[in-house]
Amino acid sequence: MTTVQDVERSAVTGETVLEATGVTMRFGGLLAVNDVNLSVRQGEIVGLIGPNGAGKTTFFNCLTGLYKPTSGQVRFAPSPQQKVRPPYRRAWINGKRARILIEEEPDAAESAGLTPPVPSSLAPLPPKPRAVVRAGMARTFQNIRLFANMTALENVMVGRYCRTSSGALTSVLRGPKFRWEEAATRKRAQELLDFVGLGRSTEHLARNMPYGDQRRLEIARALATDPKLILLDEPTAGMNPQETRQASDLIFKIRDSGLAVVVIEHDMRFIFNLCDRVLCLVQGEALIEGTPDEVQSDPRVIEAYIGTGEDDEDERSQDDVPGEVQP
Ligand SMILES: Nc1ncnc2c1ncn2[C@@H]1O[C@H](COP(=O)(O)OP(=O)(O)OP(=O)(O)O)[C@@H](O)[C@H]1O
Repeated sequence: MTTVQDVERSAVTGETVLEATGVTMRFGGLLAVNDVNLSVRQGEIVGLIGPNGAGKTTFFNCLTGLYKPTSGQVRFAPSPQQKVRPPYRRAWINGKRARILIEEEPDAAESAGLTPPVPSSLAPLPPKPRAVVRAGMARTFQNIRLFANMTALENVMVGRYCRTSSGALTSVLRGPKFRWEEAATRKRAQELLDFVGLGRSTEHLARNMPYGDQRRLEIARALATDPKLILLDEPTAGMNPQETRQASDLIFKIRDSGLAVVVIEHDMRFIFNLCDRVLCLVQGEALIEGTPDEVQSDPRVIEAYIGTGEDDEDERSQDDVPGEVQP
């Protein structure tokens, strides 16, 4: 039988940290994501590409618990900090309310139409986005969502608060525990600003920072939650080539620190130079998943991009279309 401790111990280097199986998301009559699978291992960078409207962000939202998929499962290896519930479900069996430990009685669980057993290292995604963050998954969004009138340091400190434990009363009274946690939060936030290359911008207001710095600040704030997996939605959108190179270096650095990274991007040169594996979605379905070489040489991928409409072909930059990528 799998114990809570087993689940907590499972997160070791190279193990699967996220597994999405048969994820499907419908918006009324629109099938935005259809039966997509993805698994991500610790220490790897996985790219998610596809033409506009392919379902990338919707799939991201399912992975991070913002959307509950219409069907399919997302499972995650929780951080030790997360309290993991034993994998049981309540169900009616032979007219009686029963509590079934799924790992122990897979047949009974299956006959009651319940979730099949989960691998010992993974647990179902917690139901609320906040709990998903506490479990060890962080993300950034397509559009910058900083607190514009707060300093860089304060923005990162906000991200840290999901790991602090001072209650409302302690915070109001500013007791010793609160002051100790505040100092530790400040110290960690400064370390993260140094890590992303913003160590000298600590006191700058977010709204006054250059665009590329704001993007890095968002990543620092996401890292402040102590994730084991970070998901970045178009981290280089609107960046100039120098900022894009710096973003790429930062993502390598994050990966080298032991995290798993999933990135959505339209910039093909960036994605093929960065990722260990790439999943291409087209019209909500997985077209191909493979190494950057396999994906960029697949004629279906090129067709999916070129074939999205001749009218807007002129508007697309060369980087938006897959092809041979030079390192
Ligand atoms: N909340 C929603 N309600 C209804 N339809 C939605 C919703 N979110 C997304 N869609 C639709 O689902 C499809 C996939 O959208 P999604 O934003 O996931 O694509 P994407 O690949 O991220 O696109 P882009 O690269 O342009 O950001 C689109 O047809 C979109 O209009």
